[in-house]
Amino acid sequence: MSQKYDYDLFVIGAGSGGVRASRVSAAHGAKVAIAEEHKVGGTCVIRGCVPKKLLVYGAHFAEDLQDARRFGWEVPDCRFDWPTLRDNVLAEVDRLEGLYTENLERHKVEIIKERATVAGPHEVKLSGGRTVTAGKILIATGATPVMLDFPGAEHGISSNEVFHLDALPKRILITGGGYIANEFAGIFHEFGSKVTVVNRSDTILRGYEEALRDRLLQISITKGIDFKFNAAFQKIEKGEDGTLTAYLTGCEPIEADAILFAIGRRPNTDSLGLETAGVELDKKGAVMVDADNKSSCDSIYAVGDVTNRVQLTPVAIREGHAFADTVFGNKPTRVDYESIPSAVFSHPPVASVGLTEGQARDRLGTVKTYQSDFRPMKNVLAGRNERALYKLVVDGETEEVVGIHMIGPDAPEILQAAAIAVKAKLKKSDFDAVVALHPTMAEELVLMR
Ligand SMILES: Cc1cc2nc3c(=O)[nH]c(=O)nc-3n(C[C@H](O)[C@H](O)[C@H](O)COP(=O)(O)OP(=O)(O)OC[C@H]3O[C@@H](n4cnc5c(N)ncnc54)[C@H](O)[C@@H]3O)c2cc1C
Ligand SMILES: NC(=O)c1ccc[n+]([C@@H]2O[C@H](COP(=O)([O-])OP(=O)(O)OC[C@H]3O[C@@H](n4cnc5c(N)ncnc54)[C@H](O)[C@@H]3O)[C@@H](O)[C@H]2O)c1
Repeated sequence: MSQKYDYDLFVIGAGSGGVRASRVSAAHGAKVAIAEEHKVGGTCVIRGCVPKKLLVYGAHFAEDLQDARRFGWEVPDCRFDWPTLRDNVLAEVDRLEGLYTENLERHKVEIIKERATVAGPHEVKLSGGRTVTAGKILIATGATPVMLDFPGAEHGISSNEVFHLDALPKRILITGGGYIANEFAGIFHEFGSKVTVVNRSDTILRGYEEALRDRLLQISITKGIDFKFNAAFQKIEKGEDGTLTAYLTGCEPIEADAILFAIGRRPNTDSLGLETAGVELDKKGAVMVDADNKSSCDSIYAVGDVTNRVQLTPVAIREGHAFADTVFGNKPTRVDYESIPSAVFSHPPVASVGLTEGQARDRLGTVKTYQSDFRPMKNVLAGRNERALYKLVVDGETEEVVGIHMIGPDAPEILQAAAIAVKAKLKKSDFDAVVALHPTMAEELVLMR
């Protein structure tokens, strides 16, 4: 494209957003380089969605093996071996890193395995010492775990380290009440660790439908996960045998072998040199962008977690793709942020799309809700006293289904398909018109009256 710069596009960060943006921009004919300071693939592939989901699968065997006996299988006493799962998961992550690398190379994207910082509107400085120029720079540096600051906080780990633990902690204390806290509480509990979740408020999974949050909490407590609410850290002490003792407001000290902080992720913009190009950041350090992902500097764009819009992989990917199509493909494209489905891979999982009942009541004239509270057939035979809950939120005037909220086995798998109906603005009568597929759990979606 242009001869004026070393590259048409320089992408900083080879995660979900950066990889998609560079690959599609290159396919549109741009000369592209991408810098990565850690591993190609970014958070999702290396230390997020993918290894997390593999641990969720691994964890679920605990219940499956137990339930199998009720289904006639003679299951010997089983022992879980953390190093085996950990190493298999890490090997799979390495394989995926290789695939991502090959994919970029196939699209003629130059991969630079160095830290990169902005040195001006068209200049990027590499940690190896080189400075290169580009017509456009894309910031796709993602986010980093927030850590707390109090005496002994350095003994805590984040989700970055949790995939690499030498040994399975017998007791783990998890701080936070969001996605990561609830997912890892489920994972470690199933592996046999004693799990305590410490939350500064009395609410878990803020933003999700209240009925689902209550159900997850009740099931988690019944399983044996301990919750300490309205508790804040004062200090952590490390004993000679490695035991960590957490001192918290409002409860007795808690001993643990590992303490995981899962209290949110902040945009990765520290020391990124963005001030050299006049790129404006918001109060949380996120790059402020317009609907076309452009920052306050005309030649610098940003996508994904670093913009702190919706911290989910499919959103970062869409933003990266829209950027590439708009800037290099002559095909202006914007991401539609309405009705983005999301899931928490807890035990059991939670999945949701559209408005909660509360949000609908704030925004719409009248609201109708439909609920199915049932014990999945498999749980009944297994003697597992765990109920699923599905809820439809419907606009009382138009009859449109504006929200679907589910907790129960395979809820994320079912919700992905159901989200199409919400996106397509289908009405409750459209759900009613569909004949049930029996016997399934998903049939409850078309049987609510
Ligand atoms: C434990 C965990 C589980 C998650 N599970 C899910 C899930 O189930 N579903 C889901 O949708 N989302 C999940 N997420 C969120 C998801 O991982 C992120 O939303 C997504 O990865 C964001 O993509 P990104 O491209 O913005 O950034 P990232 O994927 O974080 O990529 C940014 C990359 O930039 C690199 N980098 C940063 N600064 C520089 C620099 N100066 N120079 C060079 N390289 C740099 C980083 O090393 C990183 O590789 C999870 C996150 C975590 C932490
Ligand atoms: N299944 C998924 O899609 C998935 C899974 C994991 C992570 N993620 C993404 O990664 C992001 C980060 O996950 P997360 O679980 O760390 O964040 P989160 O935003 O989901 O939850 C943060 C929790 O920490 C609490 N908190 C915040 N500041 C605190 C403080 N100073 N002291 C004590 N508690 C505090 C909050 O009240 C909240 O309960 C998520 O927002 C999500 O977008 C997605």
